[in-house]
Amino acid sequence: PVLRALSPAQPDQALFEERHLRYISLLGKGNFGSVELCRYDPLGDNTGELVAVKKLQPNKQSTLDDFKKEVKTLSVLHCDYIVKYRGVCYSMGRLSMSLVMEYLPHGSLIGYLENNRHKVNTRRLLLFASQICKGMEYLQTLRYVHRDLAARNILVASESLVKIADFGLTKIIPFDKEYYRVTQPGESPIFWYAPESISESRFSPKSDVWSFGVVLHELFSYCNMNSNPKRVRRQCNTIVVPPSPFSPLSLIVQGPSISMHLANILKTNWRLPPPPSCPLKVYGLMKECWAYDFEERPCFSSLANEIETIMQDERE
Ligand SMILES: C[C@@H]1CCN(C(=O)N2CC[C@@H](S(=O)(=O)c3ccccc3)C2)C[C@@H]1N(C)c1ncnc2[nH]ccc12
Repeated sequence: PVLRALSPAQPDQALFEERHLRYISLLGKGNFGSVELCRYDPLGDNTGELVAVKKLQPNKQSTLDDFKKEVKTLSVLHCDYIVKYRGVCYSMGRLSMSLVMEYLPHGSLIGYLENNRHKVNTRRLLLFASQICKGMEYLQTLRYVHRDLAARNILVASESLVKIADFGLTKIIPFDKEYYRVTQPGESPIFWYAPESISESRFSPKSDVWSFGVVLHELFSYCNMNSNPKRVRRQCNTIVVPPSPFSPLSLIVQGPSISMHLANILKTNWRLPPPPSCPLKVYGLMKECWAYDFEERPCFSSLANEIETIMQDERE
């Protein structure tokens, strides 16, 4: 405590020394890097705190600049429904850096729902949904578009609190426009993408609302993988789409056309069917989020209100 009192509390840029950051286990892996569980133990007696450290894959220089933007993004966010930023850790003489965040032992929504299905009833799912809405509402006040809202990026803080946990694809909408256009789309989670994001790489608060609709579907399917869209892997330009509600696509189609194929069936008003035993009103919300015309989609504040209303009606 004395040491802590002496070192000035750095308001937003705590510096973690790499030599005191002890690797414990891997929390998750993705295209550009991974998130690891570490103990920050400067006293070397295992009394240090556990933290989640997001690392870039080495020699991904191009993404280092994006990563610096992500650190800047997360360091200004202060919201109960957004994972807490703790600081940064430089390595290789500032050539590389890691993002240090609070560690939440329950992990991501995907694993939690699959393992705790019995403990999570409709009211609890609706509570989680309304918390994600509030986190997104807060993000939008700062003109951020998340672009990767999915159950895999939602953290469970406790049995009654979830937090939005990854801002790797988050962008700021320019002050003079209503949307953000991506130039070099990398591997994209197309099954969470709004039609305009698929066909025009156009992202806005309303495309985040579309993705929220898919997160609602994941919530009410308890992230059950076979009733859920999965990320597709591009293997030498051929896509193998695992069986899922996107079954009309479960053909082996040639690379780029899968996006256009998905955009086309969305245009014909095909949508994901309701998850088993999903309340009709909740499915109605998903359909509102999946309006083809983004102007017709609700905003997060009205979604939060509609969810609260359903929660009141929802008898146990
Ligand atoms: C659900 C969380 C976010 C998603 N994730 C993950 O592994 N990734 C998010 C980005 C991708 S990445 O590796 O592709 C990536 C790497 C670098 C730049 C950009 C992207 C990995 C797992 C996390 N997880 C289990 C956690 N569990 C407990 N406490 C936590 N605190 C903070 C995260 C966290």
